[in-house]
Amino acid sequence: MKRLSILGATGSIGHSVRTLLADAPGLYEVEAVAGGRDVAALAETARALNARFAAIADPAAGRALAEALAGSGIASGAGPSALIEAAQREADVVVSAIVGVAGLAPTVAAFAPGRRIALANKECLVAAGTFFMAEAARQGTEVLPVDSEHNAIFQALEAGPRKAVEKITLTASGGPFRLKSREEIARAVPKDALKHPNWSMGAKITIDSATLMNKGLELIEAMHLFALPPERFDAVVHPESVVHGLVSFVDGSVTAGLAMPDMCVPIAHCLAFPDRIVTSCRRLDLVALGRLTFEAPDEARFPALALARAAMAADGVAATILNAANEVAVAAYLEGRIGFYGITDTVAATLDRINGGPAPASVADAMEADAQARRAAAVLLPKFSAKAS
Ligand SMILES: NC(=O)C1=CN([C@@H]2O[C@H](COP(=O)(O)OP(=O)(O)OC[C@H]3O[C@@H](n4cnc5c(N)ncnc54)[C@H](OP(=O)(O)O)[C@@H]3O)[C@@H](O)[C@H]2O)C=CC1
Ligand SMILES: CC(=O)[C@@H](O)[C@H](O)COP(=O)(O)O
Ligand SMILES: [Mn+2]
Repeated sequence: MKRLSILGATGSIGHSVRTLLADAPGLYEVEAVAGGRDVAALAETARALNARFAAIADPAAGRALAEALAGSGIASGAGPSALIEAAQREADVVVSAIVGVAGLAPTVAAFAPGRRIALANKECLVAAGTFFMAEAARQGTEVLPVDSEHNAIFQALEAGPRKAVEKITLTASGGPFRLKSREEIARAVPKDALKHPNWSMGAKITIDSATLMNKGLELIEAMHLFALPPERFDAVVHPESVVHGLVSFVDGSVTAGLAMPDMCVPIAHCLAFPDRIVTSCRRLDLVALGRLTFEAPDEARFPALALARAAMAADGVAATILNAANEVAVAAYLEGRIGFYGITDTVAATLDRINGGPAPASVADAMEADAQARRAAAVLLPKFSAKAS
């Protein structure tokens, strides 16, 4: 039986992977699972999946994890070295689903000849995409996109040669504030921003969807995955989240990936590719849906898209800085320290503050630029305090 390891096993993507494994018993046995700080959830996941090894990122949680796994026969470890061990244990497929740039080092550590990375963590590609894709190719590691838009595009691209691709379009739901005024959005509290219209996801990506930074990050992610210049990528708002991505070819043909908004679908593709497995994922019923609608994104109310496009065009360290500042700002927003527009204001001010430079050429490079941007963003945050906005 093939072996699977799951980095970020206790999160939203981790849960969808569990659903898939239950749908397809016998497809994989689980080698390693890794999580951040939630010992109880990680121990429960490791036991339920009968994993051989469990790693927790929090270095102080090692004893608690070992105690929670007592009698199970599951080995465990804590801290950065344990995450790397989870990533490097013998496995055919590693699901990369840690949230944020924290996933970069373990994901790159998982690279090995003939191995597949099922990549949900888009921040890896935003922070260090040029290095990440080159290193994966150098090591003979296959990178398959789990992110719904990129997975749809990956499948749609099979319809023609890369040189015949005119344009790639990603769809965006528009988030919970699609129909709100700028004034209403400025007053939005985390409880409102966390109400995604279509997807149930972790807090960080849900806030990114509300600012539309998620689509900005995804444009950068797509540029690295599909190796086309920035101007070939576009985003369109599609509130139903049923068409996930489209590929326009030079002859006027367009292929698209459709599915109900259910992460089980792209995960099933990544786990079975090039085969297909029978799943319990939600099925598409066009008649029940009735209509599918599309509109242009409003870049005045949602400035994140323009920030991401500028970083994409700069083709250097700008995207690493954008990602780091966004992570700092989203955390501050969730803690009530800044207002909603404080997120994109912090990102813009951080990008203004730090001079550009070349794209990171290693994980260490990326983490150094990330740390510098985090320090700058932390200094700038008080300007955008929730009280001030
Ligand atoms: N959810 C979705 O539908 C989609 C998600 N993605 C991407 O997938 C990734 C995961 O998203 P999602 O599952 O929603 O996020 P969640 O917040 O639900 O889960 C995050 C996971 O990462 C772990 N984690 C957090 N911090 C660290 C750390 N410092 N070191 C190691 N592990 C850590 C968490 O552990 P713990 O539980 O202990 O905190 C948890 O297992 C993100 O990059 C997101 O953009 C992409 C497309 C869709
Ligand atoms: C499920 C998935 O892939 C998310 O990235 C999703 O796209 C977020 O929704 P938005 O389209 O609102 O950003
Ligand atoms: Mn997506």
